[in-house]
Amino acid sequence: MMEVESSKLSQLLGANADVRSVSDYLSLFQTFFDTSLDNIAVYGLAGQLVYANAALRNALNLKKDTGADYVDIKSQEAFDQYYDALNRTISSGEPRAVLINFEHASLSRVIYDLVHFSAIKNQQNQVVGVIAVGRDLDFNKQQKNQETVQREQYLRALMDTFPFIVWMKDKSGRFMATNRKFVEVVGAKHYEDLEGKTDFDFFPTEMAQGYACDDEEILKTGVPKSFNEQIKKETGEIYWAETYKSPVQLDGQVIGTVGFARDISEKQHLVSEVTKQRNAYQSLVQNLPTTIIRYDLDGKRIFVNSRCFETYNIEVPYELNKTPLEWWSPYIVNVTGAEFMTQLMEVMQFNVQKTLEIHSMHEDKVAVHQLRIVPEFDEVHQVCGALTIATDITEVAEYRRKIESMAFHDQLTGLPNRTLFSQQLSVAIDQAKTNNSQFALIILDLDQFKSINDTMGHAIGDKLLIEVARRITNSLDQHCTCARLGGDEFIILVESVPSREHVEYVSNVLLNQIMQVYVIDGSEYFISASIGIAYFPDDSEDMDDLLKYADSAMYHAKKGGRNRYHTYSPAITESIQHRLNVETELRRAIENDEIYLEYQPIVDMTSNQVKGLESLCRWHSRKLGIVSPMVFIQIAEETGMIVELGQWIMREAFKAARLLNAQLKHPVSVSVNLSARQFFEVDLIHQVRHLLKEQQCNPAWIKFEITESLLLESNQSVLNALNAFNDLGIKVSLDDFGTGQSALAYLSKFPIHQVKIDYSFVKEITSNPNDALLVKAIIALTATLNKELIAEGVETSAQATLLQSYGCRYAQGYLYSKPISLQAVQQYLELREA
Ligand SMILES: Nc1nc2c(ncn2[C@@H]2O[C@H](COP(=O)(O)OP(=O)(O)OP(=O)(O)O)[C@@H](O)[C@H]2O)c(=O)[nH]1
Repeated sequence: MMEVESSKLSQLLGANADVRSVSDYLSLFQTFFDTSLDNIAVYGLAGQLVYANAALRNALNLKKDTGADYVDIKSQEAFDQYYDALNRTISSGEPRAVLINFEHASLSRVIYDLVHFSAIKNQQNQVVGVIAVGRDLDFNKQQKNQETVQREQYLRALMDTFPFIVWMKDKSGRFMATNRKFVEVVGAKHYEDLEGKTDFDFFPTEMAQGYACDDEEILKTGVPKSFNEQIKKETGEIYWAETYKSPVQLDGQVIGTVGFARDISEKQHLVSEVTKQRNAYQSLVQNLPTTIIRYDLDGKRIFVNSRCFETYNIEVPYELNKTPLEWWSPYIVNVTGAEFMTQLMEVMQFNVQKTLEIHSMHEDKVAVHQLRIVPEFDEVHQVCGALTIATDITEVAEYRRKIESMAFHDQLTGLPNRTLFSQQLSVAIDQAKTNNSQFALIILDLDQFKSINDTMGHAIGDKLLIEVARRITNSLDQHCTCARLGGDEFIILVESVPSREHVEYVSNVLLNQIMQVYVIDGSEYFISASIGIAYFPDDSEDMDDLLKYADSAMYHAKKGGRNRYHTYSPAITESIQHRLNVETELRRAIENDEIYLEYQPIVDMTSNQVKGLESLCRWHSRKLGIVSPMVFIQIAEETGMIVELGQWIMREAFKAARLLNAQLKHPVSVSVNLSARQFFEVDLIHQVRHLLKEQQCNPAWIKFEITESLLLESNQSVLNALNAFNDLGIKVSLDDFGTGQSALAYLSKFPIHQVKIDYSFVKEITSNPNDALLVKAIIALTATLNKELIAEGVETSAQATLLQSYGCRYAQGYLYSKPISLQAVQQYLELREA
């Protein structure tokens, strides 16, 4: 066929062509034509197909021997188009290009060819044929399609491996494209299932509505948007997604929206966990009853919990990013910002912890906080700041203050107590030494306060003490400090003493104030005080000595009659020293056999007969000589030695009573003085019984003398003892009658047989009509009560006569006999008996 066609072609190319060169050309053209991808056909002037290249033959499936002379065009329209163009080129010689839609019967596809018809002209420029070059556009497209498909596949692979869900929607919200993840999320099978559908087809209405709103907004604004939102999976699972949505443009036109969403549930979970933890931590930190402030390395506050504002009653907010130097709470009164800054920096510099006490004052209220400053560390354990944690210890501090106050103050009067006063006194001594000044120490002790307590009760006593404290404090100026030493004893430090007269003036003011009437619970009371004064440095520079000296002076004031002041002098120390010596010697007096008894006869004035004897204790000290009973009995009373002494006296007196009465026809009684202490400090009844037995003494020979003060106690044990004596047959005599309250009620209430009129009344009986009247009245009264009466201290016969005339039968005194020894008594009685 090649030869046939090439001969036809050579015919077309001209008869006079050089054969050799023509054949060369033909070979060249044939090679070119047959390797061309374009379909090439050559037509003669009659429109007959002269030549078809390999591509065309292949396209039209032309067999070599079919002899087809036209292009097999199925569609009439295309056929007409083709041949019209061919014929026009033949007739005009003008080239022409036509796009023709071939639908070849043997091919399953439609072929679009762009066919170029060009005239073949000879040397004379005459058209001899037409060459038609058709380019299979469909082939090109196919090739292009292949590339596009591949590119699409790449894109899809890219989209599907993207860890996001991806979608593209048109302006009305219809899905145009999605990735596999999106398909999965909505539970579809294929991409195609989503085409033309909207969010409303896959998501709950509310959610879809939200998505639509977002899309609308993006389309409207043209601005991309990214946010976190919730997406519901087809499985019902709702998860958090981080979404990015943007408008999509094509050829400068917004055609819809595109979106990417990433599942951030895990991240969100983590974030919400962290948030939860942070909230919990914050709630803890904010609600802790402690104030927390965090500082950076420069000392700037970087965190302050809300407690800081409540505490310290602070309205001014703590200023963040400022150091304590730059801002410091105006309410903190005990630490300055600079001081605190120093502490803070030390904590961070030396990696130590510190504890401070912060006092803040607001509206007269002081809040106390215990503040700990601790360093804070970073991940590599370097100090990166500091934390202060303050706990409110106001209540604790208040308790501490109260405890301290209790330790240093008297609870009843609120005055400083001995401990605090000692400190104040010590300071005063130091200052006075430095300033070369003097001060006075005043000790004030209430007189007979015990009797107030005893008669009016402790509660009244307390109220009185409170009032006394108030009066003392009010009487003093700012240079004086007052304290209660205990009991009814107060002490006053008078500093800046211009003169002793000033101190004496102060003492008189105090005595005067204390003497004023006290109205307590509607009743009136009177009391006085005794004051002792000692001076620094004149009397001593030593605190203990000063206290001792003021006390000694006060004791002297008491001894001097009370309700007065006494200034210390060395003579007082001497007398005290003497008393101390007496006391020391007295302790050994019994065992040293220095104590003995004397007996003073009690006489029946009518017959001059000795009716009884009063035993009187005497002491002849080897060291001190004769010591007056007035002195040593009082010391024995004060020191409690009277109990031992009293027992010794009883034993001696009982022995004497036995000895005397053993030989007498008319028995005499021996009186023994009993001290109140014996009633209270020993089992007196038992002791008496024991001694009576021991000394084989008849109780009828014994009389006990007691004083009114014992009866004042109104004590049941006293009554029991007196009743017991009565039961034993021991008579009781009331001594010193007239000197105390002389309440006749005692005489009927207690088993008392005898009353002794005190010698002080008897002494003046002949010269003082009042005393005479008094004695007369007492005698009459005791007679009425059927009590025996003895007049003490009868020294003259005039007194004796008068007493007798009043009806007094018994007397005791120098008129009859001084106290004498047992031996002398024995002789005296023997004489009488004889
Ligand atoms: N009501 C009351 N009495 C107290 C208190 N403390 C001590 N007393 C009593 O105060 C009295 C002190 O008595 P003293 O100072 O020893 O003796 P006084 O009766 O005052 O006699 P003189 O001091 O010698 O004048 C005692 O009876 C104590 O029991 C107290 O707090 N309240």
